[in-house]
Amino acid sequence: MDQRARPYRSVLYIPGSKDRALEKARTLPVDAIIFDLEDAVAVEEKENARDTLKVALAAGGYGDRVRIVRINGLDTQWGEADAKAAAEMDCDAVLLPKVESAAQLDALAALVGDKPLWAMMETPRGMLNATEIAAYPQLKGMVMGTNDLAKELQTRFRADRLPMMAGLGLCLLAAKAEGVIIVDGVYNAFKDAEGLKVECDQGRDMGFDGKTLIHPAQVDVANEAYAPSEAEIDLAERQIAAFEEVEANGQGVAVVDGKIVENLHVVTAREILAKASAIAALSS
Ligand SMILES: CC(C)(COP(=O)(O)OP(=O)(O)OC[C@H]1O[C@@H](n2cnc3c(N)ncnc32)[C@H](O)[C@@H]1OP(=O)(O)O)[C@@H](O)C(=O)NCCC(=O)NCCSC(=O)C[C@H](O)C(=O)O
Ligand SMILES: [Mg+2]
Repeated sequence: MDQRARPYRSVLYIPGSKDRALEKARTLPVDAIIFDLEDAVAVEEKENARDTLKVALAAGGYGDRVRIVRINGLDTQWGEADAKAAAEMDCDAVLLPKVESAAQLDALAALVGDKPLWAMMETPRGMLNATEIAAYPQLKGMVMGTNDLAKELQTRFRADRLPMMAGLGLCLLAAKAEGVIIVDGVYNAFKDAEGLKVECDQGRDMGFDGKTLIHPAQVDVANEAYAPSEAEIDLAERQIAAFEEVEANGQGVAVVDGKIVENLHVVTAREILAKASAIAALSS
């Protein structure tokens, strides 16, 4: 499947140390899983988590879900061993935390070979260097780390995420310029479905491909917010039909619901339909 069309609506973190969660994820309707060896795993469990995760991935059962392993930073005592272990795991990508430069991705690539790389974007320097990080040839995806970013920026929590906007925007621009996937940060209050929905809608409006999640209760909200709605699908179909009709008559502009439709709108309309088909293919 084309990387841009593949759904990343819901990307669930699972602590690599928790057998029950590793098992449960095989049944959850998520588009991707981040198997975490970093912040979700206590220091005393770091070594065991590596082995637990290796066994779980080898056992399989994760179906179409994209399997991403988040290792500890290469400047920590676990990072290098994590990277070497991840290189041998049955996973689709390796995710490096707190990426601030292409040189850090070089160091990771030297340990994991040609496995696709993903980058956590979660420090001010990372935001400022988002362009070179997104352009790294082996990089396939970026994940916003909004908890670490809030810590580094010393911001206060706001429902509108105003203090985050500069960083989110820089990473979005870089990801879109290079055609890599970019998913939004987590919503910590995992029992607050309404707040999650507001943040998912905001992220979707901004252009994120999906939302990282920390609990199964968040999955349905993200899947719905990041899927094309019935209204969007209907409009896309009508835009394509109207444009094809005027084009056949040698014209370049159609009007649908009182708004112009040009070639560029048709490109977006086709992307919406492709995303809807890709989601339908996953669920069938
Ligand atoms: C937040 C939690 C600690 C809550 O756990 P728990 O109290 O066990 O929740 P529940 O009892 O409600 O769980 C119900 C069932 O769901 C399973 N479960 C829970 N969480 C997950 C999960 N993430 N994936 C799969 N399955 C999960 C439980 O096992 C229960 O199953 P069952 O026995 O069948 O009923 C916990 O949810 C948790 O640890 N979440 C992950 C936290 C995490 O990953 N944190 C790190 C990522 S966030 C981050 O670091 C982002 C970034 O770096 C940044 O800076 O922002
Ligand atoms: Mg983080």
